[in-house]
Amino acid sequence: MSIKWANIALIGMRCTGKSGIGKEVARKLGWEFVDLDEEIIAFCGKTIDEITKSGQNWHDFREIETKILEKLLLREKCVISCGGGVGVNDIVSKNGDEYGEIQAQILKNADKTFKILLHSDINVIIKRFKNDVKNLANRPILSSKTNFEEDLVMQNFYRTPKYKKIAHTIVETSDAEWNFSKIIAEIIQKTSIKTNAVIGHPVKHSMSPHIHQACYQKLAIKSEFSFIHLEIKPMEIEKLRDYILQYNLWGISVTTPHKDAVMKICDKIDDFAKKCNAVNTIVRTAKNELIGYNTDYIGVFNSLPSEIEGKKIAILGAGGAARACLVALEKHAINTTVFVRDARKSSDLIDSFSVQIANIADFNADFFDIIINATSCGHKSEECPIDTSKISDKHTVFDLIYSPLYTKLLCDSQKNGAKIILGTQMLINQAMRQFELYTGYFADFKTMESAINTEILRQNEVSKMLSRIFVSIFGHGVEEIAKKLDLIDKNAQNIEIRADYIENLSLFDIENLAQIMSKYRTIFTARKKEHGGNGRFKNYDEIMKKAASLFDFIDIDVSDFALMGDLSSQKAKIIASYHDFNDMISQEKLDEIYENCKKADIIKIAITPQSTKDCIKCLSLLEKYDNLAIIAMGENCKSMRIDALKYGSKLAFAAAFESEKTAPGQVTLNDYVIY
Ligand SMILES: Nc1ncnc2c1ncn2[C@@H]1O[C@H](COP(=O)(O)OP(=O)(O)O)[C@@H](O)[C@H]1O
Ligand SMILES: O=C(O)C1=C[C@@H](OP(=O)(O)O)[C@@H](O)[C@H](O)C1
Ligand SMILES: [Mg+2]
Repeated sequence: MSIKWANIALIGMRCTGKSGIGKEVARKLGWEFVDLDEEIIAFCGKTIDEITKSGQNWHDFREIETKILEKLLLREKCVISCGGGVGVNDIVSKNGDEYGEIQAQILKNADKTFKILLHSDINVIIKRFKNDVKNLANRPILSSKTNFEEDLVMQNFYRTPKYKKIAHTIVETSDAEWNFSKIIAEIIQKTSIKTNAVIGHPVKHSMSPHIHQACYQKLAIKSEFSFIHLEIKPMEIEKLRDYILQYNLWGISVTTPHKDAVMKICDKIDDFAKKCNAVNTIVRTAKNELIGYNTDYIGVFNSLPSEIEGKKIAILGAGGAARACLVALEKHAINTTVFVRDARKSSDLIDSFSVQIANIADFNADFFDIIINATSCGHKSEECPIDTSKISDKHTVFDLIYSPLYTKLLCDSQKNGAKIILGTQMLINQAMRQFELYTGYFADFKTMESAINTEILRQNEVSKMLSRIFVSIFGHGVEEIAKKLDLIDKNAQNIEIRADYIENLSLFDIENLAQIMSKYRTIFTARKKEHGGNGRFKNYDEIMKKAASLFDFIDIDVSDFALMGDLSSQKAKIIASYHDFNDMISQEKLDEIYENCKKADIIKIAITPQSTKDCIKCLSLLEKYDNLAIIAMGENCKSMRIDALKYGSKLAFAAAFESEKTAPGQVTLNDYVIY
């Protein structure tokens, strides 16, 4: 464990556990513990009640408190429990300033002190207060209010925002009820590790955590730093400071759509970020200030070829990314042209950068040496922002898009002999500067590059896996199913609809189901009771025929297979499914199924392996048959379910929600992805 702070100060409302928890944290760290109130009591030789004349005169108390606080903050390896009024009280000093503010400033200046806000629900505070018999001498009433309850509610209201301004992090202590161990572990973890995050919406796709973590590993500083994805919706960005407290964030990488909004939240903004009109990097100082930087322009600058003097440069696009390019190329403005959809609309760019603006429809590669794509064209589609026929070996083409790695623009340009620069270059170069700002260490390009390649491979594997996983949904009616569809994992691409749970399933229901499922690939399953499902159907044949005309797959039990008429002309592919909820399948049985269900597109075997040997047998079956899906049921077989998918099972199933499983041992989509 490495703690770089000299000491820790605990602040927060009365009865949040500052004294009790502080003592335990100190013991765990092998540090000294001091309670500010106890120091005051010892110094005065009186109780707090006596010093404040039963809460009537707080002036002397606050004055002594301020002096002792200042002294205690100079100590090292010490956990300091402050009184609840520290940094937030409204007692006015002789020279007219509130002691609360004077103390807040003292705490702010103590930049080697890690300040933790302990927070409890106000009702919990009141309950604890009432239960503590020692309170009268130690915690006199604070205001002109006559009862403690009202006093505490009022203090909580006014003080909480002030605590939040002082603290580096917040730790919730409402439900501790004497079980401090979790809280202590959280405090020690937050004290030892600096957490960095990338914020955005969406944010899961971001490579930042992977590339930073790879460098922590390489430099052996993994115990000092962590890096997380943090999804923040545009509506919530105003609460950034609360997130910072909650997660104990120190470095924040900002991605779309927040690069603009965070500028209002930062305390200071670096000149280049101002020029870029965007902040993509926030560093929190020990004094709790948020400083906004832009490293995107550095990313562009460091990715450009070294000889660009006198070269003609075309920038495609006029959004935030293009602006970062303009800042990077400021010295070459005279040779730069920005291409936009409508040249009349981007005149502010000419004003601030004195570049030329033209319509992208008029782009002609002959007039340029370096072409930079700063539009999003090519990210989600196989499109290209310009005509590439005139691009040749005299050109350098740089695409800021890094997913896909090779955009259509880059592929076509490379074919024509141009030198190309991948978007990942820029991504790495901007991240390297962030890494220095967050850690004080230099990052290594090669380490970051290989982390990206590994992550791209992993994401490809995951998307290949996702394309074969069907999230299983049931409901008593179509409406209930529609509601559940709104709530399922956003990564779900395929759905199995368990129609056997719909009461009195009608042909009309099936049409409605097909409609609400239209954006997914869907398996229609109406499993009969005798096959382990929930359905009793009078018109099974009719139901299946209808479903076969509307869905991508239908599931038919192997024992019904021969009874089904010819469905080969229908839209749906056919899954012949076999279930054994108690045992493994024998080779004879499997041979029989293959013999009887020749017309099936997929043979699905859902069985219950009894041993490791059974599991291995299942996996080796996947090598033998190329249209086989193996589903291992049973609580012990969760990882086997996932393995089967990895080893080539044509299908796998996932529970829509942790609480709603349609087969024994089913796992969720996320379980597959994490594994
Ligand atoms: N996690 C907890 N569970 C139950 N009671 C608690 C807890 N934390 C504090 N208390 C009670 O609340 C009162 C205040 O605790 P203390 O550590 O002195 O808090 P503070 O210094 O923040 O005022 C004490 O009576 C203590 O017994
Ligand atoms: O909230 C306050 O202003 C006070 C809280 C008390 O400490 P605890 O927070 O440990 O109760 C103590 O310093 C004094 O009674 C004033
Ligand atoms: Mg205390």
